[in-house]
Amino acid sequence: MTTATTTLLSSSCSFALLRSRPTIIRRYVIPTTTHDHPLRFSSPNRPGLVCREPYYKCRAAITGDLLRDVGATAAVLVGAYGLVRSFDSLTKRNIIQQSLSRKLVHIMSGLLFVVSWPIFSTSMEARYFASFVPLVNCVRLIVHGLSLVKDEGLIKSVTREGKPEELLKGPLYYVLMLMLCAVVFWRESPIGVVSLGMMCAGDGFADIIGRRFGSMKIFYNPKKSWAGSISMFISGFLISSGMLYYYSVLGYFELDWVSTMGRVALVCLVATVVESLPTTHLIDDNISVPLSSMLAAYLSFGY
Ligand SMILES: Nc1ccn([C@@H]2O[C@H](COP(=O)(O)OP(=O)(O)OP(=O)(O)O)[C@@H](O)[C@H]2O)c(=O)n1
Ligand SMILES: C/C(=C\CO)CCC[C@H](C)CCC[C@H](C)CCCC(C)C
Repeated sequence: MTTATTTLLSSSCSFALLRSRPTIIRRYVIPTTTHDHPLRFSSPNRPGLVCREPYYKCRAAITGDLLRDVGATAAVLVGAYGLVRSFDSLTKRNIIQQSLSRKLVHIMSGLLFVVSWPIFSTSMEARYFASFVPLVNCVRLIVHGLSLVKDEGLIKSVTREGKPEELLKGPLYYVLMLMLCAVVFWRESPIGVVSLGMMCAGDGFADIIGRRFGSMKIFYNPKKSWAGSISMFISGFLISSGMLYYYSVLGYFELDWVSTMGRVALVCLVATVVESLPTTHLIDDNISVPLSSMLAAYLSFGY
């Protein structure tokens, strides 16, 4: 192969494969194992980038990423469907109440969604593949919420009173927030992970514990209790910290744990106070909790 041909191949294939050491971008690390190389640039036609590999290897890497993302999307879609179906079956068999089923779906679906992100590739498009799962669920909620199609199982496991139009409120806002965090923050910032930790675990446990042990109400909101809000703070803190630990073990974040604990506690406090306010009739908790968490996390983490 002539030097000219090699140069042509090199410039036409436009990304750098860094195999030997991890790429540190600001404060997070992209893992660089053989299967998880940092293909940040997934199009060979993207200008300005250097490829030090033969063209066919770059193509193979792109195809590998694409297959991995398609496979991951299919697996998460099946997981989401299976989760809702499982809770429907538990509710039908009177093993758990509808209200508990709804809150367990609320806690588990978002958290499992965040836990699944590392199975997607490191390509630029991976976040959009992941977001396809809440998008499909968003369409499903709209179709069933407008009663265009009937699915008693879905309604039973995710609504409070069993009315289809309820799907167009809390559950719809919930999947939109999952989509927003995946697209905007993905695995690159703790903001999305912590905000979803607060919306899923924090808000979910506030309801479960508050309904059972919430006899002592908060003085400015008779619908919310100290037990509910304290549970929200503790569960949100533990789950968000656990998620950050999971992502740091996998090499996505490099965190100083002493300051991180303080920052997570601050976000949890803000989200807990926002959730306790008597504003549920104005703005749904599935909007106010994640948005306030995003703002607090942005101000405390700064990225
Ligand atoms: N800080 C909190 C939050 C919730 N709860 C309990 O959980 C119930 C449901 O709370 P919440 O989810 O905020 O109410 P809604 O928005 O009306 O219901 P949902 O989110 O389930 O649609 C409340 O009635 C209350 O008994 C509580 O005691 N303390
Ligand atoms: C009851 C809910 C909110 C009310 O506060 C949650 C509704 C959940 C959706 C119907 C299902 C969402 C599925 C997720 C997008 C993906 C979960 C994937 C995972 C692997 C199980």
